[in-house]
Amino acid sequence: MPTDRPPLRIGTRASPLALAQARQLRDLLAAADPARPAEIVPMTTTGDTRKGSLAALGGKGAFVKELDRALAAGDVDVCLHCMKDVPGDVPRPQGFIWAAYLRRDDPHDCLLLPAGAPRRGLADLPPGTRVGTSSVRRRAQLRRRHPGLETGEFRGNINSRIARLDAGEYDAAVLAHAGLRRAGLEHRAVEVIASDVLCPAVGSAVLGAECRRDDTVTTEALRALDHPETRTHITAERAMLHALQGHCNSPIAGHATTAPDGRVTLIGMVFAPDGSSWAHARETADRDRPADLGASVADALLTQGARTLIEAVGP
Ligand SMILES: NCc1[nH]cc(CCC(=O)O)c1CC(=O)O
Repeated sequence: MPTDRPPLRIGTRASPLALAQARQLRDLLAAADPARPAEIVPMTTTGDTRKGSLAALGGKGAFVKELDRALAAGDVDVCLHCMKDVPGDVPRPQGFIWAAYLRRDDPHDCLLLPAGAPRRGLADLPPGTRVGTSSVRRRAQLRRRHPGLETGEFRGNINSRIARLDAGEYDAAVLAHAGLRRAGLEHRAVEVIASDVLCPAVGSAVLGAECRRDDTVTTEALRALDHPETRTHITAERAMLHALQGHCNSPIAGHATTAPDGRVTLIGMVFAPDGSSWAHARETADRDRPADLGASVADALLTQGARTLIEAVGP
């Protein structure tokens, strides 16, 4: 093993999902440059070890802060983040750069039922069905489309959530399709929920690899993995989120897509927590100014009263 090419150290949360994602990055790096190995450095964050409300976990971005410290200190060379969990209202550390956004997986949410339950879709769930999901974005949209459903707190890693579903704590659950797939549990999805019923979260199904800006070796290794269309979409969605000053538990949805003609459409929505009212904006623009598109959609939402809706939910 040549000593002048030390392995790239990938910092990650230690949850099964985060580890699966880190292995994906490690394998992509190995395929792009077989002469430079990469290794995974799992870190246990406060967010993984405690249950309860996000505020009790140390507030915004609790999942991200400890990985940031390790990257800044040089204990690791790369941190891989679910872009959905990176807050839009707190700037990233100045010395970091998003050197690669991996190609987006399916950004939709999906419905799960307890093992052995009769298979049916979201529209066929009877009134009073208890649906586990802690995200205000999902709760608001479920209530908007299906006011008879009840929703309840549902935290913890993907495997423990599914175990609790199967144990009868809830009659149904809504989780990210991409997360299920990465955890090898895609067979548990009974319905992938269309985005006009449940508009995805900003950044959903996108993994971002961050490194120190002055670390040219790692930056170059990651650049080779960047997916330009995903970068365009993330830039538009996160510009919107930033202008709305939204955090990861805000009642905000945002979804960018590219049409066959190459133009980019961004849909943004902001909800009252009970789904009784919402703001909605949809704009299309050339793909070369995605940040302007995001800012413009945010402006339209703010004009419709988005700020009041966002502030109705605490951090
Ligand atoms: N908030 C938790 C989270 N953050 C990222 C994913 C996995 C999929 C993704 O990247 O969107 C999940 C699980 C879920 O929401 O069900």
